[in-house]
Amino acid sequence: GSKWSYIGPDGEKAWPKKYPFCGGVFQSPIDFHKDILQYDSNLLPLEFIGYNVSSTDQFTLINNGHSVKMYLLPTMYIRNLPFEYTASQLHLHWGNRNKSEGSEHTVSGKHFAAELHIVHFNSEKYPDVTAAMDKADGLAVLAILLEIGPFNPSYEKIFRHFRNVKYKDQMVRVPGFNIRELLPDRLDEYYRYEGSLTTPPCYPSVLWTVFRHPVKISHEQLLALETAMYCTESDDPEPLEMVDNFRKVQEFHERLVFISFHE
Ligand SMILES: NS(=O)(=O)c1c(F)c(F)c(S(=O)(=O)CCO)c(N[C@H]2CCCc3ccccc32)c1F
Ligand SMILES: [Zn+2]
Repeated sequence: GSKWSYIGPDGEKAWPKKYPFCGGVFQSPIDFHKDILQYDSNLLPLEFIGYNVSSTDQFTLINNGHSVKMYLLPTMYIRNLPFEYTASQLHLHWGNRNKSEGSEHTVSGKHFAAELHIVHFNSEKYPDVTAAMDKADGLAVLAILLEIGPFNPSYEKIFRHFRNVKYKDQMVRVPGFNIRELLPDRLDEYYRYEGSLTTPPCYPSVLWTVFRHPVKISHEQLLALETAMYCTESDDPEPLEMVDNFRKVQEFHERLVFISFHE
């Protein structure tokens, strides 16, 4: 078992003891601020193939004790990256009911309420995510910043299942839907940099694409995310709420973040 957490003696300051890459280079998340941003006209809008999954197919939603993650289908992949990347899973990071500032990436020092990550692996070079995840060109993660606004029926297709994955290792089937609905409208505007997994083992293996425009979910939906899940198993005498499951921003010196848009 992966014995790490976001709080207490196994919290992020202790990660490098068991997971040396967490104390290494190219760590994520980072803060996007103007003196490290550089416009790059070669950054094309991403193309999503097979993201419109039929409702007769099913995803699997699992509480893994660190986040709530949904396994995607191997028929889903992205083009217009250096390689073709096949979807593996999506998961979220969030804060708590008193402080809805749980995004991992920040913009000019500002946290967003939460953040959705869609993890893909380089299927041109590697057979699966396990083979890819410790390779420099192994993974591509899409990040969507979430903020409070109107009720979001697309996110509700996942959120309405939270009551069935309250505890660690619980899982539920989610009817297929168009995962493209979870992304912002403007796929052509994003931040791009080479970074790492934001959880142990923190491999520096991720090509990050963080969309510029946040997606809105309602206050009630955010509260459900912040209060539904536990890191512990259903029979644990000391239940631990799954909150604040975001890593602090990492030092980012002598590096640039490329942007596909003009400020
Ligand atoms: N923020 S992040 O860096 O995108 C990120 C997470 F934050 C996160 F919690 C997870 S996890 O839910 O798997 C729990 C921690 O392993 C992952 N998993 C990745 C990396 C680890 C192994 C693995 C195997 C198959 C598919 C995905 C992954 C993760 F990539
Ligand atoms: Zn993540």
